[in-house]
Amino acid sequence: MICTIGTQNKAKIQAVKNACEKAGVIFDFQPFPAESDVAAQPISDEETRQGAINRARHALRETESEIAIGLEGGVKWIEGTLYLCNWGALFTRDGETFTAMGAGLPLPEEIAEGIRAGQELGPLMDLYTNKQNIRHNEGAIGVFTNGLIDRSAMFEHIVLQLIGQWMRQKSVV
Ligand SMILES: O=P(O)(O)OP(=O)(O)OP(=O)(O)OC[C@H]1O[C@@H](n2cnc3c(O)ncnc32)[C@H](O)[C@@H]1O
Ligand SMILES: [Mg+2]
Repeated sequence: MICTIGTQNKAKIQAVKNACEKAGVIFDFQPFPAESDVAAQPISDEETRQGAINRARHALRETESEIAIGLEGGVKWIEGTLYLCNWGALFTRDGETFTAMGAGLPLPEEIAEGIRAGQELGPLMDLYTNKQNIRHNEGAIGVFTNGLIDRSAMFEHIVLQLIGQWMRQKSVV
C-alpha cells in the first residue's frame, strides 16, 4: 500500500516512518511536495490544522496512493504568549479522514517579536540558535525541551494518533 507524505521535510518523513513501524503497518512511502494552501507560517490552531488537512487532501488527489498524511507546524497566541502548535491529518482513498494535534510549548519573547513582525519560525530558530536547518532536525520543540523531544518524535506522536484512529476504525466497521 502506498502512503504519500505531503512534504519533503526530513523530520516529518522520519516521523511517519517511525510511527508506522511502531504501529506495525507496512507502507511504501512516497514524499510529495503537497501545498498547504495556508500561510507559510500558520498562526492559529485552526490555520495549522487546515494546513495539515490541505496537504493530506492534495497528496491523495495528486498521486495514486491509497493513504496520505499531511503534517503542519505552526504557532498560536494564548493570552499574549506565543506557543508552538502542530497538527496532522490522514486521508484514505475510501474517504476516511482523521486529524490529531501534537505537543506545544511557549516560545521566548525574542521569537514572538519576530513572528509579530511577520517572520517565519524556521529562520527565526536558525538565528536564535546560530545553527542551520533547525526545522529539518531537532526543531523548536527540540531546542526548548533541551533535546528531550525532537521535531521528528513530536510528529511521530501525531502520526501514531492518526494511524491508531485509522486502525480502530478499520476494526470496528
Ligand atoms: O517542508 P515543509 O513540510 O513545509 O516543512 P516546514 O519545516 O516548512 O514546516 P511547516 O511548513 O509545517 O511549518 C511552518 C513554519 O513554521 C516553521 N516551524 C514549524 N515548526 C518548527 C519547528 O519545530 N522548528 C523550526 N521551525 C518550525 C517552519 O520552518 C515554517 O516556517
Ligand atoms: Mg513549510
